[in-house]
Amino acid sequence: LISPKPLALPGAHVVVTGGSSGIGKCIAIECYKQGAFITLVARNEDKLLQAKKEIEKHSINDKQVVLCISVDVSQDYNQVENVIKQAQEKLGPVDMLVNCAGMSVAGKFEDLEVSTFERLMNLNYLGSVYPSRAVITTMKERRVGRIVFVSSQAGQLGLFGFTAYSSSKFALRGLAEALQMEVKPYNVYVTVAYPPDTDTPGFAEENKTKPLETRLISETTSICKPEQVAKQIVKDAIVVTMGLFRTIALFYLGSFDSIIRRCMMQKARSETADKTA
Ligand SMILES: NC(=O)C1=CN([C@@H]2O[C@H](COP(=O)(O)OP(=O)(O)OC[C@H]3O[C@@H](n4cnc5c(N)ncnc54)[C@H](OP(=O)(O)O)[C@@H]3O)[C@@H](O)[C@H]2O)C=CC1
Ligand SMILES: CCCCCCCCCCCCCCCC(=O)[C@@H](N)CO
Repeated sequence: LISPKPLALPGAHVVVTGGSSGIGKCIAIECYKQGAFITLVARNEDKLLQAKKEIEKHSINDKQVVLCISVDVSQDYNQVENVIKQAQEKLGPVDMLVNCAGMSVAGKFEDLEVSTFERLMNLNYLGSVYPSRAVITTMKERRVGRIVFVSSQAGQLGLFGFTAYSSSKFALRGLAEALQMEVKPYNVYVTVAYPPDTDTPGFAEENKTKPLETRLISETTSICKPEQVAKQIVKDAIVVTMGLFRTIALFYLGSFDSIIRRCMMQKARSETADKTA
């Protein structure tokens, strides 16, 4: 229930998937401005290099590095694991992972291809599972780490036109909450961001196929700037606080956390007993 010590970004290694565009790029800039070393992960190498140049304009010392690695985070776990290994060899263990690679395709349920459901689940959900799975062991061992999942307002509310997208973003919440319960005793903290519509290349792409109903719903709220959204996401990841729905679940989570601590202590005791036997 106690908030952790804020993560110190100066000198920290931050990996941002989807860091070559939109919200992810702005998250990378925000962390770089605060002294972090950055690994950008995305597919297109030209876009990665462009983003690297743009981020480097914001350096605050001459030691800072922006590393780019091209990989599809949605395809194969071993590829993603290798990329994380490469990043760790160059810039040290990952202090913070931001899972921002993702996309949206809007359309009525019967108009969406079945393959779109597969693609969005692979990218938005599994594309966040793989990098997280690749960093978690080291984070637990070091007792240091932050993992950020970028969901969406459409990851809290199922909305017209978002049957494929919303479900893939809802999945992140389940993943994040279950994972948080596992890793809290190791001082690793998991946050989920639920951004509204944000002015990015991805949003422009989404608008090309948006049904009228989805557009009208979207127009009831204003469009955010990616810099502003990124700032909030980074702040929430560094200074972990509790949202309203978590406060309601406080009692339950508190008692579950004590079960987990008890198991951890029991395991430690039986290991010492084994050693001394
Ligand atoms: N913009 C918005 O309105 C909102 C966006 N979000 C979420 O925020 C995240 C970022 O969105 P936004 O900034 O708009 O997106 P952009 O389309 O602008 O950027 C997406 C980034 O993800 C990378 N990416 C896409 N597919 C893959 C893949 N298979 N493997 C690795 N990298 C990949 C892209 O690079 P490349 O194509 O080269 O691989 C790019 O760097 C997404 O998860 C989105 O769902 C949430 C709420 C609102
Ligand atoms: C408690 C929850 C608050 C709910 C507020 C209701 C807002 C309704 C309008 C939301 C418009 C759709 C957002 C999708 C953003 C997105 O992820 C895509 N643009 C990605 O490209």
